[in-house]
Amino acid sequence: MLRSCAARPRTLSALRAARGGAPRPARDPGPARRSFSTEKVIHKDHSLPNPSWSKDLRLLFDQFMKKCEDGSWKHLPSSECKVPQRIHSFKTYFLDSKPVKEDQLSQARPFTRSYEVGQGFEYAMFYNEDEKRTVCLFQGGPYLEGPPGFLHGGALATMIDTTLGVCTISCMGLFMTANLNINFKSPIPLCSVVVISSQLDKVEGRKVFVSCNVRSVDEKTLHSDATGLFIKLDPEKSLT
Ligand SMILES: CCCCCCCCCCCC(=O)SCCNC(=O)CCNC(=O)[C@H](O)C(C)(C)COP(=O)(O)OP(=O)(O)OC[C@H]1O[C@@H](n2cnc3c(N)ncnc32)[C@H](O)[C@@H]1OP(=O)(O)O
Repeated sequence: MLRSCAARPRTLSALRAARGGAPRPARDPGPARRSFSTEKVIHKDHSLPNPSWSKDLRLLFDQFMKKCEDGSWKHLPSSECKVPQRIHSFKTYFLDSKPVKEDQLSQARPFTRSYEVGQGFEYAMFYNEDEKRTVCLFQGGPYLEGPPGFLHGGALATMIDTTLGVCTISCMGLFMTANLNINFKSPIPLCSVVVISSQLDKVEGRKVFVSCNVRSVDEKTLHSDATGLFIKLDPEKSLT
């Protein structure tokens, strides 16, 4: 299991104090702030094979699971399972009660995990800490159609954004996408499998620069390449 991607964040005032900043006067809590229960909720791990996976996806998954045997690569369970602390911290420190109503939030789920099995995003992620690389094995289902018979560019952008986001996992803190530049080189046939290979290129202060390419299973077709900039969230700054 990857070491936690963000050391357990201390309280905000402790963070500010550690910075030598005067603790900000307690903000009017306004309406009772949402308290997020931390009771253990067992989530289904969507990153494991299911009957909708093609032979290609299963073969690649098995190949990468084999690479995990010596510890160089790690299989990442689906996000709800792997970074509950990170998600909890995000909700606690950055999700102001204003923009999202309680009842709407209670129905929230990760976009890439909100389709019936096999119809949307089927994928598994693997991470190499030493090389700061993330690989995503992705099969886009029939509900992700763009041009007839091909994957929607926005669906690919979603998986690129998610895969590049995972590249920040070795950096301390919570990150959000500030910039994503994608070249679409060759359309992806719907329901086919592609490999998104990404890496962390450099870190400058709060800025993390990442990049990736998207290739067919036989590696002969370059479908896309992309760069991204992720910014570490600053607890001193409100997101909205
Ligand atoms: C949670 C676990 C879930 C785990 C599950 C994972 C789910 C996957 C989710 C994928 C990720 C997403 O989709 S995230 C959702 C999409 N992204 C968003 O909605 C973010 C919207 N934007 C923002 O909130 C803000 O712009 C931030 C937080 C990104 C940055 O704001 P900030 O913190 O005030 O930073 P700021 O001072 O403006 O900029 C800091 C430095 O970055 C530079 N900078 C800022 N933006 C840009 C930019 N677009 N292009 C170039 N450079 C930029 C500035 O010039 C500055 O450089 P210098 O002067 O220091 O040199």
